[in-house]
Amino acid sequence: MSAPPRSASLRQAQWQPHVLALNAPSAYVPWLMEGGSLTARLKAHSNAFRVQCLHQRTEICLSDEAAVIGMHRPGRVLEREVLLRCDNTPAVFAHTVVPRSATATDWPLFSALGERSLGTTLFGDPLVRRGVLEFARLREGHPLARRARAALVGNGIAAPDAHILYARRCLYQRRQGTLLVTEVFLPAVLELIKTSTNKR
Ligand SMILES: C=C(O[C@@H]1C=C(C(=O)O)C=C[C@H]1O)C(=O)O
Repeated sequence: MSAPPRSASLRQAQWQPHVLALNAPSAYVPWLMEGGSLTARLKAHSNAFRVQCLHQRTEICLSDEAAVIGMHRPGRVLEREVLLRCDNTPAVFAHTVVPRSATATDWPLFSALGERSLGTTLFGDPLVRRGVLEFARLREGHPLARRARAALVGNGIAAPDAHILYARRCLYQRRQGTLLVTEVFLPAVLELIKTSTNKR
């Protein structure tokens, strides 16, 4: 079978369960490997944490998401994209998809989250089951890398010089519903310093 055209390979990511396979700079590894809520970690590394909701609307999921969330082919999802800001600096671009077939019983709080952190509704809910983390290097052509860059530019912030962005994703399940969270770490995350005044 012939290899996909180069443009296709730039748009796709190879998601894998081993963070070391990414050969990411070592400073990214603790962020990629965070086993608890990323919101909590970001709060512990800033004095002011904010979720900037870019949109939450019906979209067609990405081609490399469909199978993960239980869809035979890319289909309609409720898509939420946010910038997670630490002391007003965007540190993470996050992209979450929930199949439109999910019901409010599955994810009772998701549709009305607004600028509340999704993490606060996932962690601590005994019905939520969290899957394993997967990791990927996103080249500039990947849809999420493009959207992360566009979100920064749309907020008057220069897009990162880095040609690769490092990302992780995790599948959550609750009752009959699935929810896939993908977190793209912006280079600014490496500038965050743990503040002694913040609690985890
Ligand atoms: C899953 C979490 O929620 C965070 C908050 C998100 C949001 O509000 O959309 C998305 C991704 C996460 O980084 C978490 O805090 O770990």
